[in-house]
Amino acid sequence: MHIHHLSKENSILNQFISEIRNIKVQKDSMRFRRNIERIGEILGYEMSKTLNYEPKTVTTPLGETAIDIIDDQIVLCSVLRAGVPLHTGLLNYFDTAENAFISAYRHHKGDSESFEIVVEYLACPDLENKTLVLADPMLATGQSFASTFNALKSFGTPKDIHLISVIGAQKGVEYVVEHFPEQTHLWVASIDSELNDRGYIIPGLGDAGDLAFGKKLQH
Ligand SMILES: O=P(O)(O)OC[C@H]1O[C@H](OP(=O)(O)OP(=O)(O)O)[C@H](O)[C@@H]1O
Ligand SMILES: O=c1cc[nH]c(=O)[nH]1
Ligand SMILES: [Mg+2]
Repeated sequence: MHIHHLSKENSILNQFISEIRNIKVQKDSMRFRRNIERIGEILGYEMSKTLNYEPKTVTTPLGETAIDIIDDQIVLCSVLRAGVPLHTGLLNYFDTAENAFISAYRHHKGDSESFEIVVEYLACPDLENKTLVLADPMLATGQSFASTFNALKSFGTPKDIHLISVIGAQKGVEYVVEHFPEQTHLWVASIDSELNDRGYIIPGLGDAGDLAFGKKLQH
């Protein structure tokens, strides 16, 4: 796997990451969503540098010029709920992308700390020979990404795969390295070292889905 750990290099990205982590700033859910969206734009821009391009000619009012334009058919697939603002950020830049949505949530049995990933909803176009971009802001154990990839297999074989995440845990990064093809790219803003007993990234930011959309009842 090609791992692109983007906060290792100083940029405005660090400002947005510090705001989504900050216990005071993250209480403003509109700002939280917008920051995730802005991070999606930046990660998408960085990813775009590794896509395939084709020479085109553009006609201006005063003449013609040659320019290389992306030649890949992109499918953006995000994991509900927390993936929604990240998806919006990516779609802000990849105007003609096709889109897929999948629900993957952690089901805890009673008070137990262990959980299973439940995939219930999936809407996806044909993936054959396309560039699949899987987006989820939190890469904790890596099981949601892996379950999503398994669920998408019957929709065709993409020619390239990019995983987009905002905060990853080292353990989750290792898990996706094992469960995705070798040529897969991982674009992650920040990588944290710890994962607690309930599968939360430490220091992470808390629950991304709740911060973006509010608390949900467990049932
Ligand atoms: O790497 P993993 O261990 O699989 O964990 C990461 C998953 O957890 C979060 O979703 P969550 O289950 O909290 O659902 P939500 O988006 O509805 O809050 C997050 O958005 C990922 O999908
Ligand atoms: O730290 C974590 C782990 C999974 N999901 C989240 O929203 N946060
Ligand atoms: Mg959540």
